[in-house]
Parts: sequence; C-alpha cells; structure tokens
Amino acid sequence: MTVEKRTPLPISEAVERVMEHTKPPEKEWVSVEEAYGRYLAEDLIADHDVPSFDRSPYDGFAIIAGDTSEASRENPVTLEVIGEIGAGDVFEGHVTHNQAVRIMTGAKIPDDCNAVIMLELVHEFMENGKPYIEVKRSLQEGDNISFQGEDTQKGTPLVQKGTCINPGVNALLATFGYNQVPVAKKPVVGVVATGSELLDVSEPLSPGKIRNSNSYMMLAQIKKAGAEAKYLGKLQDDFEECLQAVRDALDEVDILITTGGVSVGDFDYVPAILESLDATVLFNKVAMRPGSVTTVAAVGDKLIYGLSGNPSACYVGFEVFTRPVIRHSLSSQTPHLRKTKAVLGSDFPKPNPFTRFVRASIIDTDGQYTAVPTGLDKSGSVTSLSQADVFIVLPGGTRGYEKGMSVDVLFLEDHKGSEWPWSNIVPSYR
Ligand SMILES: Nc1nc2c(c(=O)[nH]1)N[C@H]1C(S)=C(S)[C@@H](COP(=O)(O)OP(=O)(O)OC[C@H]3O[C@@H](n4cnc5c(N)ncnc54)[C@H](O)[C@@H]3O)O[C@H]1N2
Ligand code: MOO
Ligand SMILES: [Mg+2]
Repeated sequence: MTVEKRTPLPISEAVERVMEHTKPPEKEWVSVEEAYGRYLAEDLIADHDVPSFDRSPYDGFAIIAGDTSEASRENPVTLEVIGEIGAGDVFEGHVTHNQAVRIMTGAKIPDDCNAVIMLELVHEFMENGKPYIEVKRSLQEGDNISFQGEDTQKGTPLVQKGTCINPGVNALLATFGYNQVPVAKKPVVGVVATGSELLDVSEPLSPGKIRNSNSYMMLAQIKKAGAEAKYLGKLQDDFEECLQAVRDALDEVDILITTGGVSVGDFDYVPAILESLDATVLFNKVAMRPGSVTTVAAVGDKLIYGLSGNPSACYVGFEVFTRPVIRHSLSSQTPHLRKTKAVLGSDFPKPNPFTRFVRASIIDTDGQYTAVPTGLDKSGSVTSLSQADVFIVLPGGTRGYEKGMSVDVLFLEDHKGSEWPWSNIVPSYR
C-alpha cells in the first residue's frame, strides 16, 4: 500500500482559497437588548446631532453673558431669577437683561441665554419675595454650554458594519433610536469528533482512551468567533458511520468541522469521506505546524473543515482557516487574527521548513510586548492552549530563532481583527 503524497500549500495561499468560498453576509433584526456581542450588519450613521439641542453641563443659572461684563469680586452684578428648569423641561418664557433661569444639568438652554454659571459660584438671596443671584465674575458668550452637535453631527459615520457590538455601540444604538438592530445572521457551525479512542466527558478513563476535548474547545472557539455552535456528537472510526453522519450534518449546518481522522492512518477516513461526497478539496496539507494536515473542502455552497485530531493542531486550524470565514459572514472587514510585533521570550534553535505557530502568553511591559511560550510546543499538547493569548508566528526556513528577536504575533482574544495578516510575515534575524 502506498501512502498518499500531499503537497503543502503556503499558509497565505490556503487562507486565500477558503476566503474565495465565503458567502455574502445575511442580515436579521434583533432587539437592542439582545444586540450586545452581535455584529452590525449596516453602518451606523448619526441621523441627528448629539446633543440635539444646546444644554447645560452643570446645575446652575442660565444667563446672558453680556450682563456680567463688568462683574468682579468688588463689583458683583445682581440678576433676577425668573424661573427654573430641570432636565427634560423647556423654558417657555422670555429672558431679558439682568435676568437668569435656574437650570439643571442636561436641561435645554433657554433661547435668550448664552452662558451658564455653576450654583457654587453665585450668592443667592431673596428680596421682596423674589429670588436673585449675585455674580462676581465675568462670563463669555458660550461659557459652560454643551453645544448642539458637539459630540457628533448629523450625517457622521460612527460605527462600521461588521463591528462587534460592545457596550459603547449599544449606547449609540439606543441614542439613535434602534429599538431593533440590524445584525449579521450567525452562521451555524457543526462539530463532529471522530475517533474510537474518544470518551464522553462524563466517562471514566480506561486504557488507551482519552476524553473528547476538541469538541468542547471548538464549540467555544465557534461562539467566540461569533457563530452558532452545534455539537453533532462523536463517532467511532468507522467509514460508513462517519460518512452517514457527515451527510446528515451537512443538512443542518452552514459550515461543518470534523476533528481527527484527517491524516494518512489506516482509520483516518476523512479523505475518503470527502471523496465519496464528491467534495472539492481546496487543500489537504499546509506548510504550517501544528495543523499541517488541515484539510478544507467545498460541497455545494458549504465548507467542510477536516481539522486535525491533535488538540493544538485543531485549535490552530480553526483560528487560521475557520474564524475568518465566520467573521466574513458577520460582515467583518477585518476577519483575520490581529497581528502585532513582540519580543520572542525563548530560544527556538531548531530550524523548521514549515511556519510554526507557537502558543504563547503575552507580557506587556510599558507597551512593549514579550511573547512567552505556554507549555509543551507539540501538536498533541492540550495544556499549552489554556494560557495562550497569542500565536507567535515563526516563518519556516533554514535558521532557528533566538530569545529577544522581534517576531509577529497573532492575538487570540481580540475582536478588532486584521485585514490580511499574511503578507510581510518575514523571519527577522538579528
Ligand atoms: N505517517 C504519518 N503520520 C502522521 C502524519 C503524517 O503526515 N504521516 N501527520 C501527523 C500530524 S502532523 C498530525 S496533526 C496527526 C493528525 O492526525 P489526525 O487528524 O488523523 O487525527 P487522529 O489520528 O484521529 O488523532 C490524532 C491525535 O489526536 C487525538 N484526538 C483525536 N480526536 C480528539 C479529540 N476529539 N479530542 C482530543 N484528542 C483527540 C488522538 O487520540 C490522537 O492522539 O497525524 C500525525 N500522524
Ligand atoms: O498537523 Mo500536525 O499538527 O502538523 O503535527
Ligand atoms: Mg490519524
């Protein structure tokens, strides 16, 4: 029996191929209470000025600034207080010279007034049953006024579609009257685990068996990417059973992920399943480690990801190839992992022909990032994932890397994303 020979594709080319198979985003409406964490499906543009009227930023008195032009400690001016307004009220009367209106924070400035003086800065007194204030300083027109449109003006684009709705975006949605919010429909992503060695989480360990951890890892990755996760169970390494399960799964999901059985072993059935489904294999080998066996295929308008059974390889395969497809269908303009530079925290003396993704934790020292590998750097390692907040990217080549070098890192816990992180990833030898 000869083992199938696979040609490794450069990462950027492999990502390009999957991105060519993305579908246009679909829109749905959710209530503003449900919008947090969803992705905006339309640009949010201010349809009125904010604030929409001149208002007082203080509890104080609305006055005519010119009345105070001669005011000083020695020469205070006296103004008659002719009314009071709280936030939400509008002063309907007319204010003339040497008059003032008691005004609270957030209330609309009376039309005739053009400045506000804080309560603490005036002396209040009554004379003949009428309230007055004494002002000991001179104010300029516009002093202490929050002007209409000073926060934002009508027509200003505020939030781009594809943005993850954070609490600040929620505030804007409410400000502009979005009781219902247009958000990108979440694609449904199914997970099937294959492997006769797999136990359910609740089962006790027995010789040769391990618990199925990849499914639960990926359900979380899918949700984190913004999609709806559907667990479709774990399967024995049995070709017919797996083929039927994949066929059934395809009816239920937009994207299907299998884990395990994707390499060249006797019980690695994913390649044969893809063949039986007449799927178009986009690639079945990528010049990266872990995750070199990552396979992606298209069946009709759906993508099937054959991710490695090895936990770290599975994790990497998802973040590099599945996450951007999900984010694209959520309208994101920046669907890939965000890239930045960091100082390498350990030596990697052994050269590797494939680009390596090293799970690492980031330390921020006054804005200077250092990336320190977390645990065992092997494809089968599961413990190195829990502490990882970046992948260090070490391009393949003929030389190793030394502690202290500047390297690219990709953030795992970040919503901003990046447009295309795969150009300019170059080995940076000192
Ligand atoms: N002769 C060769 N052997 C292997 C090659 C190769 O090129 N030639 N590639 C190696 C690489 S690289 C990887 S990665 C793995 C890929 O393996 P598979 O995707 O076929 O996955 P399995 O064989 O089913 O399992 C691999 C490993 O992962 C464990 N596993 C599987 N499923 C789960 C799960 N749901 N949760 C946790 N752990 C899981 C499984 O027990 C195995 O230990 O192949 C290499 N071999
Ligand atoms: O796909 Mo493997 O992870 O390169 O070890
Ligand atoms: Mg295998």
